[in-house]
Amino acid sequence: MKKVTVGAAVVGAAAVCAVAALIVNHRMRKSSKWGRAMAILREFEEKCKTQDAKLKQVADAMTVEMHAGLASEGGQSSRCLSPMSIISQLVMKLGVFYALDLGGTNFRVLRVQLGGKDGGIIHQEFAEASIPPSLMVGTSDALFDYIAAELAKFVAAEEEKFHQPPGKQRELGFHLLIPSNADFNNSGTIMRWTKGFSIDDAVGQDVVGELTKAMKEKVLDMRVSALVNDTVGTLAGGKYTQKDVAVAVILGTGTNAAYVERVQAIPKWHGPVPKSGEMVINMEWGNFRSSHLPLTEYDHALDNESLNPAEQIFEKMTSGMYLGEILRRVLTRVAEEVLAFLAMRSLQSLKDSFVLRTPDMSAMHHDTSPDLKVVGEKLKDILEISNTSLKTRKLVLSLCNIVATRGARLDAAGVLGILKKMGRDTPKQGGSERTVIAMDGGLYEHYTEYRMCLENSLKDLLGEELATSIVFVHSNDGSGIGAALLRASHSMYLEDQA
Ligand SMILES: Nc1ncnc2c1ncn2[C@@H]1O[C@H](COP(=O)(O)OP(=O)(O)O)[C@@H](O)[C@H]1O
Repeated sequence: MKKVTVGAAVVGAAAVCAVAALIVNHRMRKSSKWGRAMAILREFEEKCKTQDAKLKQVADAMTVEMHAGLASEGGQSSRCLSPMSIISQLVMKLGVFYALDLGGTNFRVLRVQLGGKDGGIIHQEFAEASIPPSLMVGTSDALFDYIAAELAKFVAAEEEKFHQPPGKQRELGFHLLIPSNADFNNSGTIMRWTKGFSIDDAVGQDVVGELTKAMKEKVLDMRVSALVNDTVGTLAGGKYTQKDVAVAVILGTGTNAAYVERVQAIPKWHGPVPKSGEMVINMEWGNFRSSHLPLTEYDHALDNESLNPAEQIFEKMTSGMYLGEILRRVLTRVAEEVLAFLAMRSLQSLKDSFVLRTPDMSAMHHDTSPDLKVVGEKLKDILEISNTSLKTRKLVLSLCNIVATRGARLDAAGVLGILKKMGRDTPKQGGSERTVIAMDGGLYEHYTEYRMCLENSLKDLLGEELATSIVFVHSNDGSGIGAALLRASHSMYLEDQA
């Protein structure tokens, strides 16, 4: 009996020890998995570092590219800076103008009524439709046929007061949100598709001709002549209300910038010199790249698997289409290393590209609840990662912060590059000129952390004295209105001028 009791006691003690060892082992494994997760985070953070010195190198590289782009015709696609006449007489126009935005998440049509000198914009309305995914990768005919049909619906709903007098065609500004060599000569070709579009037979085609053909088929009596780039549109729209607007930046699904340049500084411009002596330069900065950009293995993988590898590198680090996707890729890496740590049975839910969208990342990043409730919900609803610990949620929040901070600070470096090119990056004796930067796009508008980081970083880079002369304005829907305005400024109905 005694022996048995002793034996039982021994067995009991051994079992306790084994369980204790298992727990310790489990804890060690857990803590070493946690350690690996943290190591991935730290390594990513290190590679994404954008210290001021690096940003200045990026800004310098941007300025060098700008000089090269203004000097050379064609060449590297990132150097295709297109000059356009600045539109000083915008304010004088009168009448109803249409604009059409193509190349963003949604395709948009606008109707704008201008009141002539001092009248401003009397009325504006728009309709939006999403482009069916099949048309984004289909044929040029199918895409333009769809656009013309939607445009015809919008025009058909026009109130009587907007009807054109007999014999006068409606006028349309075509506003492209994808890289093109848009000009005012009633033509322009798409240079390359971005942001999920890929329609091979449209590259190099005259898009105005394509749209005009599709409109004729729909018996839509409308004349397209101004083909306007989105950022140039934002600059024009911004300038309509504030004379000091010198730079425009779009941060939406994609990204681009435009600025005002002196004609003498554009060696490749051989056309007529506008009275103002200035032109708008469309930078297509989404295609900027430099060895100074802090690229990681996640960026390289994203790029390799994209529809446009090796193109739009700056855009792939800084725009709404890609930020959430970068985050998903880092999270997948964490999960691959430490599946159990994320309490996941499979990685399947993380495997779909673009499943984690930037608005979701932004919602997580802005989560201020003590238990990071929003982060927990997003992880569960989108990635099927349930019951996450607070530690895990904090890790995800840190990753959001790293991805957004890098993007926003690189944008700030890009703007610094533009200001350098304009000679506005150093304080002037007797006070610096006021520089208004017109900003537009869903990322800028809704991702507050991103916006604040961009604005503060630029001001830090410029220094206190100069920072006060820099003003950011949100040019809401400025680009579409700008397209209509540009259309107006190139109206063939000159008698409409007030
Ligand atoms: N709440 C948000 N937080 C962060 N980014 C957002 C948010 N809402 C929209 N965005 C980003 O803005 C993009 C839309 O930008 P927008 O300027 O409206 O249109 P587009 O650039 O597609 O023409 C979306 O693709 C998304 O990436």
